[in-house]
Amino acid sequence: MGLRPRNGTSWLCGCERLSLSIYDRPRTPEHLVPSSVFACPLACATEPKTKSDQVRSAMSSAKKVQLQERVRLPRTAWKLADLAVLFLLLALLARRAASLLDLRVGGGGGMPPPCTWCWLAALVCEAWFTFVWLLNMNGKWSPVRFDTHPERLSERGDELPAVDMFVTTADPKLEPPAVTVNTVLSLLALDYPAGKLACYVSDDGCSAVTCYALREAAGFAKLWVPFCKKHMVAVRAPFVYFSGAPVERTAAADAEFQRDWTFMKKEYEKLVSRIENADEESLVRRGDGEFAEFVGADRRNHPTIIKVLRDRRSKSSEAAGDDGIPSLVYISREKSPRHHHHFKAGAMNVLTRVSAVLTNAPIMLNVDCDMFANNPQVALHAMCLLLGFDDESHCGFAQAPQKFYGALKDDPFGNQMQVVYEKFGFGIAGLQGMFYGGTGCFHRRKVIYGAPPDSSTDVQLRRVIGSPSYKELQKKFGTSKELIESARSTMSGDTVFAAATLDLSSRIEEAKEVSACSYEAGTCWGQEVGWVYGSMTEDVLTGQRIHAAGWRTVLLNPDPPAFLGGAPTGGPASLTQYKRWATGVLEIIFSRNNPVLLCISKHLEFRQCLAYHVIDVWALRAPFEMCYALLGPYCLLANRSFLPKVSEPGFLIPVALFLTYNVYNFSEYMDSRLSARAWWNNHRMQRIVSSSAWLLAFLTVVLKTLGLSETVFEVTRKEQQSPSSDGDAGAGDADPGRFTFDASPVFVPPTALTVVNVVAVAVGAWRAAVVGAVPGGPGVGEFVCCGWLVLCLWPFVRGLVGMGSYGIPWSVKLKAGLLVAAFVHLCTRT
Ligand SMILES: O=c1ccn([C@@H]2O[C@H](COP(=O)(O)OP(=O)(O)O[C@H]3O[C@H](CO)[C@@H](O)[C@H](O)[C@H]3O)[C@@H](O)[C@H]2O)c(=O)[nH]1
Ligand SMILES: [Mn+2]
Repeated sequence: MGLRPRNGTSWLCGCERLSLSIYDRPRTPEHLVPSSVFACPLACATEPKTKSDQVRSAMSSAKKVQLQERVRLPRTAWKLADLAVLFLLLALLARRAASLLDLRVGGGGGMPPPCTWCWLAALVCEAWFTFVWLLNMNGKWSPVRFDTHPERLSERGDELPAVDMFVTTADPKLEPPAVTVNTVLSLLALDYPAGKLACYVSDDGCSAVTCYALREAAGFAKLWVPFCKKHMVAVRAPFVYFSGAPVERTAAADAEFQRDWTFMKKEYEKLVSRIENADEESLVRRGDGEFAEFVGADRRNHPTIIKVLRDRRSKSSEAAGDDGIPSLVYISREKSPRHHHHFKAGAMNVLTRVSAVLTNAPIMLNVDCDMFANNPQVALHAMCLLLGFDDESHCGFAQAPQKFYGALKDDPFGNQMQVVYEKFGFGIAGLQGMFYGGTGCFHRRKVIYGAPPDSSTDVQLRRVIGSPSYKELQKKFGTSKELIESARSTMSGDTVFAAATLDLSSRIEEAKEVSACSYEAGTCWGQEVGWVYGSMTEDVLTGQRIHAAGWRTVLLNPDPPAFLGGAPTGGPASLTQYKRWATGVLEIIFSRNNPVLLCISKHLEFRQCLAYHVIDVWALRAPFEMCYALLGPYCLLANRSFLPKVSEPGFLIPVALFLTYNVYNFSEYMDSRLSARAWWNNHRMQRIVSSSAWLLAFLTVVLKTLGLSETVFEVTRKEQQSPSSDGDAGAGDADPGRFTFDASPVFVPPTALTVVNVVAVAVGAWRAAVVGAVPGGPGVGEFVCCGWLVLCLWPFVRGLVGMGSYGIPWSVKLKAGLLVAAFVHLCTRT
């Protein structure tokens, strides 16, 4: 693929309006001065250079201004606390092991032996908890932050690389097209030279409505993008922007701005109503045949549909002058029941190939359909990281943390993950680097193609052998000539300023060829090339492969946050998502891409490998945590004990551990400026998720490994939440933070666990009152365990008596009841 002759001006459109600190300023009319007075970070002033000059200047980075800084974050006090908890865990283990040995030799000083197998089970579980604690400690031990300085990009005089932006959507019902449209608009309006951006939307739902919505959005973008750039709009997803009043956004009434604002708001409302009123049937039957390809298309069985909704390269758009709006392409890849489509990973691979034959940008950004760009300068911040290291191997990709808009107050479903990112995210950023999170990530195309970093020995070896032959490339990338050519230039780093010579529409046939569902057969796609198949969490797996190739990666954390997405609310949606994640990561553990193997045989660093285990073992934690959670009720029902008595000196160890651990966790929430309520919600959700989603994920993967079932990607429902964070998202819901239920099997184990604990506390209390304490019987420890668990499972206690979606369905109660009966029978049999 050749390079387009540069015409200099077309890549600079709109960027003269960029200014970095503008969002912090009060929006008074004097701040709406012609923006050219602000320094442009995009090197607009530099004269166009020859191609080789540009390549050289982008590649050589010696003695250049620093675009990024890696800042170590001190955490001495936390490290001491880490060690304190570890010490207590080890003391608990030692004490337990000692008393078990004691029991064996002589019955522990005349006392009747407590339940030996309970103590043994407890020992195994506690050993596991210690292991998990060590994994976490490793992950959080040495955090770093990356500061980015996009205002310095202009000083460097480098050309910015082109970026292909990918959006995936899979179901117009669960993911309303208006949501996708907002995401796309926020991307089209990024502060970046429009000629270097192209947006590709993959629609696994094969929906004419989605296609229509995007076509309408492309039209709307012609108004929206200039408006955003003219008035330096801070958040460029229209639904967020128009949720506030214009007066709040300008300190003084600026007549022109007011006029523009009102006009744009009207236009946006019209757009939304067109999208919401569009229906599949009438669209496909339209006389002009624009959506004829969707006639009779079954989402599981249809040929590829590609529509170029906006083409910057077409003759007509060139003639019309540069309007600063990037290209937009709609793709619904071919599906057939005979070929596995590999869910999101499959969609990402098709996007990668289609964009390779169309625009072949060296950088690729991918976001989920509900994740809009919240910071219009995000691409510039990302470039600080991608171009800012002397050795590019330090930044294989730049991942922004998943943050949420319209998030419910105090995180009732424990899925906003703020503390996880602040503690663990920054922590792994200090190891080999941030995990790939599936959305909000800037990738290098060549890294996705499986290229190792330049410094690694593989490359030196390749240099000796010479560049790969056409045959080798064909084996890797498939038979498309265009794709092989573009991949060759990508791998050799030649496409810093990639641009196709022809307009996009003239390459549709090539694009269709590479999106066929049989294209990948016999190639490396889904293995060594592209997004990796074989796990529901294709993101973790793909990121792991990149780390295993020897790349380091960075955390992209600008202020304001780079992207915002939606977090599921309600019991069923949250637990389904947790179950999918836990299933996916366990699939990785059981596969040949297991991090331990990659650590031994490839370049995955040891501590990074341990860090991957923090999430990879989610589902494996379930059986241990369930066992431990059942020990308390077992002892109360069977009149046994698994913890030391108050009178014994060993009693202080679990007490100190319980207190220290909870104070530690609580302080983490305080440190992240969250509420006590948020801490409690997350604490209890941890118990709920572990006994429901993780446990079912564990069983699912066991069944899959035995060949008895398949794992399926269940798409999360997205609602257009109100962007205010006052906790009343999901209007219409009486109490959106309250736990809801459905008949799904995930609710059976926690329901049973709740009932078992309530019954155990009742039986234990009754026995203590009537019979009094018996030696070897339960003590304070067992009661506290059960009581605490009942508090954690309180949403289920309420669910037992709740009505409608707030109540646990009878089918679930019945199944849980059978489990409880079996357990009680087991406990009281002896
Ligand atoms: O067959 C499919 C299934 C899903 N998707 C898309 O994948 C994205 C993520 O799906 P979602 O239901 O929103 O899942 P989440 O759990 O919210 O996603 C998180 O977890 C996933 C891995 O489980 C990652 O892929 C995502 O990037 C990450 O945001 C969405 O854009 C979907 O449209 C497809 O394109 N095709
Ligand atoms: Mn999502």
